[in-house]
Amino acid sequence: MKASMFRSVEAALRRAASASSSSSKHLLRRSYSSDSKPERKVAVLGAAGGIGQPLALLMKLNPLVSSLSLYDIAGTPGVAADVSHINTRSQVAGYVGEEQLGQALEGADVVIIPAGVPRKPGMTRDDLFNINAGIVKSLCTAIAKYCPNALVNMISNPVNSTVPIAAEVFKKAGTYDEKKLFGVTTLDVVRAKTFYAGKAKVPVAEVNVPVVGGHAGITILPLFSQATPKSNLSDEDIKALTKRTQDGGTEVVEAKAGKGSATLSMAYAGAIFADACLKGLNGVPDVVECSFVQSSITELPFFASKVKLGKNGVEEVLGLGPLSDYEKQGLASLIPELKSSIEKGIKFANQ
Ligand SMILES: NC(=O)c1ccc[n+]([C@@H]2O[C@H](COP(=O)([O-])OP(=O)(O)OC[C@H]3O[C@@H](n4cnc5c(N)ncnc54)[C@H](O)[C@@H]3O)[C@@H](O)[C@H]2O)c1
Ligand SMILES: O=C(O)C[C@H](O)C(=O)O
Repeated sequence: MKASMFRSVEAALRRAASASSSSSKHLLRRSYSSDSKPERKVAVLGAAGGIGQPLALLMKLNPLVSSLSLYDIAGTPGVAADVSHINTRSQVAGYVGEEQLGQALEGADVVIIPAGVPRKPGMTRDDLFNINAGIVKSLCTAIAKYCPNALVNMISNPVNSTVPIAAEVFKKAGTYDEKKLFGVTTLDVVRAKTFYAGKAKVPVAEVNVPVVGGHAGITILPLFSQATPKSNLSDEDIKALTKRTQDGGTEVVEAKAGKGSATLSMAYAGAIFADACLKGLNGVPDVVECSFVQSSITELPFFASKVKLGKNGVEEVLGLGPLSDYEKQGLASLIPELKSSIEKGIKFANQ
């Protein structure tokens, strides 16, 4: 999955590089060949932010995108003008302010939402609820109106509550389709892969680790017992890797010392997940990523696990697979916290 994303980006970079050194005839031929892929509009809400800007760049490099719509409450004209000069397939448009939100969303196949405030040191993701819940609610109300069939990739924190908020907003609007709403937990997978590769001394590009549960503290449950390539890490090593994955966001928040949370690694993770959604929409078989979705694999109504993506979004929510005793304990411990975050979101949306 990561490797194929790289291939897409690499191919776009190669096309761009060779197009700029070719005649205009060649350039035209190249753009026709990429146009043979289906037209796909991707909208980024919060596109002028710390995540939004690099995510806009990465989506501009994705040859599956034909139209890139960048929306924020401020600053998008500059970001859009900048990104639009990159000689790749998509047409870029910037939209600013609520009166342009409808236009930004109309016809979108995938909407990515990194709008909202990030953490500062000492805060939990739940401390962002009071501001971000309202932002997500109003953006999802507009999605229900202008692009009710889009796949929604929710990045704004606390994901454990913002996804249930979005579901409730869509239910009220009569547009809810559980196959089309995703909490983006890809960064947890990206971190688990990196940390595992470092500790197990295996090539990072070959590593796969499912991460299940939710996206905050102990609700993030990496399943290192299922990690491949296999290794002989000790129980202590697995505990340390689990803790580091769960605290990965906090590690970045503290290192940034008040200047926000993960933006570059998040943009990378968000671009991988959006690429997987686009591939699924385009009918590419066997596209699987972890995501926080409506689920019946545990007692909770939403849960992150491996999800197969298809032409309508979620094709199948895959089960947890065999867990080690340590992971079983982790699963039991995370349920109460995740349950209360989900309920908090549902309650807020119905106030
Ligand atoms: N899911 C994850 O793994 C993950 C990872 C990192 C960050 N995040 C979350 O992503 C969010 C954004 O982080 P960031 O670092 O980009 O923050 P940021 O402050 O740099 O950017 C947020 C952007 O959202 C915009 N915004 C605010 N209200 C808006 C609205 N109503 N409509 C559209 N745009 C609006 C702001 O103008 C700003 O440009 C935070 O909530 C953060 O916690 C999630
Ligand atoms: O930690 C944060 O607040 C941002 C994000 O959820 C992350 O995991 O990096």
